[in-house]
Amino acid sequence: MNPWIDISQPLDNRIAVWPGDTPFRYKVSWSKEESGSVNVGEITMSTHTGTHIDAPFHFDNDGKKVIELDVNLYIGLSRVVHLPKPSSIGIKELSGVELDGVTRLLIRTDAWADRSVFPAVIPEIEPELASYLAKKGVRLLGLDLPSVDPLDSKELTAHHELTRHGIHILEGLVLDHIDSGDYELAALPLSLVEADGSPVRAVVRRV
Ligand SMILES: N[C@@H](CC(=O)c1ccccc1NC=O)C(=O)O
Ligand SMILES: [Zn+2]
Ligand SMILES: [Zn+2]
Repeated sequence: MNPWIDISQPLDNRIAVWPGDTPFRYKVSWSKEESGSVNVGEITMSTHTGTHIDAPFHFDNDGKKVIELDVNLYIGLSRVVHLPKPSSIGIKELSGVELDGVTRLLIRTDAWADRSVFPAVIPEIEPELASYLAKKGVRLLGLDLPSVDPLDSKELTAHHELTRHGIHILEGLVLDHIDSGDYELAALPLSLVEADGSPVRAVVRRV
């Protein structure tokens, strides 16, 4: 049996966050010395830090929250496609890629090279890709990028189009060492009742 490979960003106090967003912090708020028995930690973070999923509520006040998302989307067969440093990702870029029967598509771009700093520009997902992928049966799109829209976008067109076509979003993957091919994926969100997004521990294993 092939081993599981971690494709998540490690969460520590140095992780790059969206400009102006809450810094990640972990601290022991009640130490073993203080409590007499245990270390108890406390985490402060944005729901969009590191490897995470977006719930539609992130960009739509009437959209689903994390707890309402179907867990089956985030576990199962996936296809990794390596498109090195594209300027954008559209139907043309994926035209040579077999996608029939692919439910979960992970795109490796290598475009966020230094993950210790937030990128200045990223390849964008062309909104037309949403209907193309939906017709192929894709329900989850994952990327090694912090967003599926340009970083300065206020409209978040790709987020909206993907959601309108039933495609869920997984961002901030680490795919540097993952070759194109088929994998089993697990990237479950936490059962956050009110949330617009959730960190995930994402892992793949070759099938
Ligand atoms: N859409 C991005 C996040 C995002 O837009 C964002 C995250 C944190 C703080 C501000 C953000 N956007 C707009 O200013 C994402 O899905 O992760
Ligand atoms: Zn996000
Ligand atoms: Zn997003």
